[in-house]
Amino acid sequence: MTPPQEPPRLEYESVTVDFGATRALSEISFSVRPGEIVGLLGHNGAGKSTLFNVTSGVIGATSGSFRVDGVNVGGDLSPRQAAELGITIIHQEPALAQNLTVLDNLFLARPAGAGADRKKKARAALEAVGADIPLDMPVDALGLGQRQLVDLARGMLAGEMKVLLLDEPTAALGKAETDALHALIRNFAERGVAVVYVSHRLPDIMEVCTRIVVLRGGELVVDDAAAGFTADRLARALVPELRDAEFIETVPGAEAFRIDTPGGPVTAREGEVVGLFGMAGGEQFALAASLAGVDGAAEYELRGTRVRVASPRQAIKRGVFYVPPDRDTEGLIASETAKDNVMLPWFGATGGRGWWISDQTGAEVYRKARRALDIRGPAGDAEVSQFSGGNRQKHLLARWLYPARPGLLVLAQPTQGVDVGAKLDIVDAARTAARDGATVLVVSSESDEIASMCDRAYCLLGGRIREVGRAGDFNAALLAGLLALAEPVPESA
Ligand SMILES: Nc1ncnc2c1ncn2[C@@H]1O[C@H](COP(=O)(O)OP(=O)(O)OP(=O)(O)O)[C@@H](O)[C@H]1O
Repeated sequence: MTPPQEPPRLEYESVTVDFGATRALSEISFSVRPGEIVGLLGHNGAGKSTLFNVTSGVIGATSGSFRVDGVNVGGDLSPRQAAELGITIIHQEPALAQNLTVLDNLFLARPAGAGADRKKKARAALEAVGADIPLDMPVDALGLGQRQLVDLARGMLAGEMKVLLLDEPTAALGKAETDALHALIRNFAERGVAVVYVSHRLPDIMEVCTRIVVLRGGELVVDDAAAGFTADRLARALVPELRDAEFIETVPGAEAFRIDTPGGPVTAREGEVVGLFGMAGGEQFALAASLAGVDGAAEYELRGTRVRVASPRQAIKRGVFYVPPDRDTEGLIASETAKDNVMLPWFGATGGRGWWISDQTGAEVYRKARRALDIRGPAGDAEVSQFSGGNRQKHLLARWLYPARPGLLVLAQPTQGVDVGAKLDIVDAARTAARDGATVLVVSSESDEIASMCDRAYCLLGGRIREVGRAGDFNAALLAGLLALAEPVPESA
């Protein structure tokens, strides 16, 4: 006899959300039982964040409702009410007060209780998530993985955790931290928590999820057991019109970039796409930022001239354009229009609107960028904050690709957080820029990202550098290169 199924912990019923004329979610109904880990997938703008925002009380549903353990909680509750119901949400970047201690963060906006009692509860919560962190440590001294654990422990202190929502939690984590988080998620599920997991990293989804729900244009189009999916079937379910990846060939010219680092030189030619590969949060990112005069200065050779770049303004003047890894805090201005966000540096650089860039030119550039990167969402005169995460990322890329010709284009994790179709658009856009003469550096901690874009790459670790050519299994060669750098330096005879 099959055991009777447990009733759902979380049950959506016809949840619809409209933002003005945009229907972000349309009559969404599905349920999650205790112990299930549901992968919630969809292309950029499909409505995943909107569903999480409704569930965690950030926004209300236009119509429809959801239930937790059979109790109807409507479709419009406050974040505090959501937390009291046992709903915890973990974002890629945890919402913690950086300058407060771990203990203070754990009880932020929660009834405090007596001092000794607080500490006891805090220790128990940290232990339950496997975090060995002193309570008096300031949060800004912790790594990202540890901050996520503090966030999870905080969720546990709200009461019994019933529903756990994960919003791209591994996007900036390395392999070991990702594995640890996945083990923890399984552990929560075994204890009866209903888990919903959003990620564009399909291997992560395949590894932990028991069921897959796919949204497309705000509608639920797939709800199936995870076991029946291969990575390819999953990608096609997400983007039915997915084309095969095409590697745009370029004809590299003369050496256009050279920097001498203590570990050796890094060079790149005109028309070449070169990878800088290393660990999550590794030294390759600091090197890339310094090339653009962000958080430091760098001296290097650019098209035969020795330059010193000490500020972003100097970099832009020399045609060195940089797309930082964190699109929302380092790049875009949420309250400006989408079009102005693309054109922003170019207004300033030329002494005012309407002279070098007429409205018409701006509109044309924006149209071209939207077409090339297949940007979806409201019109260009809407605030960029009204676009989904992946489509905001594309705006940042558009800024440095289309209004002016890049000489050296430095892209940090350019395909992070975008769906499988958009990844192909971004690879094409970067390789087209190279074909048109730019030198492109792709900086990443994901070997797949480097392998899909680059002609050649450098692995960087512990101040050492190793070059890897594009031949055979490039992906495996990159990982092997990094591993080799991790080995102790042999003592010279
Ligand atoms: N504040 C807002 N105002 C207007 N439209 C919005 C707003 N927030 C989201 N939208 C629109 O709602 C739709 C769903 O967006 P949502 O952020 O839920 O997508 P997503 O699936 O999370 O995408 P991504 O993978 O890119 O993060 C998109 O068309 C988006 O432009």
